[in-house]
Amino acid sequence: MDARDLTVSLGGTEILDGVSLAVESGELVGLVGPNGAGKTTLLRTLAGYLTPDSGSVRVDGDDVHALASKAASRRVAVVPQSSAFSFDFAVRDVVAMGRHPYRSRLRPADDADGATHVEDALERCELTDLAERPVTAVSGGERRRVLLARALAQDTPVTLLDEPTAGLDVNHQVRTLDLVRDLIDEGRRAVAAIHDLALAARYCDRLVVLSGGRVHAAGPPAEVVTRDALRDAFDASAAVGTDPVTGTPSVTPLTHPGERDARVHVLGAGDAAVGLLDPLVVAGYRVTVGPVVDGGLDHEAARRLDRPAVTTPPFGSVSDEAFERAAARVREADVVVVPEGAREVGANARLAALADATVVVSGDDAALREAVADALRGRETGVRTRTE
Ligand SMILES: Nc1ncnc2c1ncn2[C@@H]1O[C@H](COP(=O)(O)OP(=O)(O)OP(=O)(O)O)[C@@H](O)[C@H]1O
Repeated sequence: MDARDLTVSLGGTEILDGVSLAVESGELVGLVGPNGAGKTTLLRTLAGYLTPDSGSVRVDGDDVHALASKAASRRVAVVPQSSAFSFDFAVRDVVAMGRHPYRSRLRPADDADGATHVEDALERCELTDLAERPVTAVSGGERRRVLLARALAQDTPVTLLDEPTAGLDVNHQVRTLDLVRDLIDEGRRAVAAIHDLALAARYCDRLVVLSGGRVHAAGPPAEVVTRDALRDAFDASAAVGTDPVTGTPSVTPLTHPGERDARVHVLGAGDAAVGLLDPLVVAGYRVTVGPVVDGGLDHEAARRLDRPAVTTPPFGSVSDEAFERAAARVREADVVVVPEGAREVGANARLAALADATVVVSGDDAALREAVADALRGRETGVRTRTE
């Protein structure tokens, strides 16, 4: 599928502005972006339901918007976001609706293997036991699987999924995306709007970040899911790391940072600074940390929060070079935070002695922020502060 330069207006408002997106065989593209970004509008345009003001959508060379509706439905299947049904058709009959583009009243034999597709789709979506049940009498999560099965039965090269995991329990979220992944690995193509960034990063080959109706970023998940991209596209503050189990990006949303100009340096140790960095970053301080052990928990916390860290190798005293780099950070900091348990660790005592103002903290986030604010106030009036 190759969508080029799509511009779409609804109700006189431009919703998509020059959006291009290509999906190769064997590729799952995740569409991510804030509410109202235009994801559903884009999927509806890719499906041929909405006609763009300009631009085109081609599947294997055919312009989707120029095809008759059945021909378009033989190329693109849609799993919509809403799963409300107003008729009590049996689950099997709803799934069989996926065969509609292959059926003809004049030549009913044309869809000879339709029943096989339907049974296969029911089985793959774990719906065989529910096949006779009215679709109005299955749970919301099961209904979403019915819509997926209907799209599967449609047997198209391209599948578009609008929030396929919304409303599913964790088990079915993963099973649904595993199933979508299987389809992709069989050579199909799919575009899926997925709100959960970690799931999108885990399952998709590429992500397209849509924001304000434009493509904000596109590429492999590890390149696209970054702290800066999340701030720019979602106006969100988040810690981004690597999930130790899946090896794909993990995302921890944070409270929106405030705006403060002061520099705060946190002295580290093994894990002494973990838990101190986030509240300070959220409070809007320009936070640095170190010396921390290279690859240790303090270092990882700094990395996820995208804060500069002075590192020192494990198993050894702090090198002169690391000391000097940390000392430079300490000297330029307005306040230096010393984690209670790390006061005497490594070079911390020597570094703290170089600071304009130090606070030794143990307590909770609020106590930490209060101590730092107090120290800053003290510094402004020229008083050397030491808060315990
Ligand atoms: N028929 C319409 N007329 C006018 N504006 C519309 C219409 N349909 C959607 N919009 C607007 O278009 C924008 C994009 O909506 P869309 O549903 O595509 O976003 P989305 O990224 O899927 O959002 P969400 O994540 O909340 O589902 C929104 O601001 C929405 O209010």
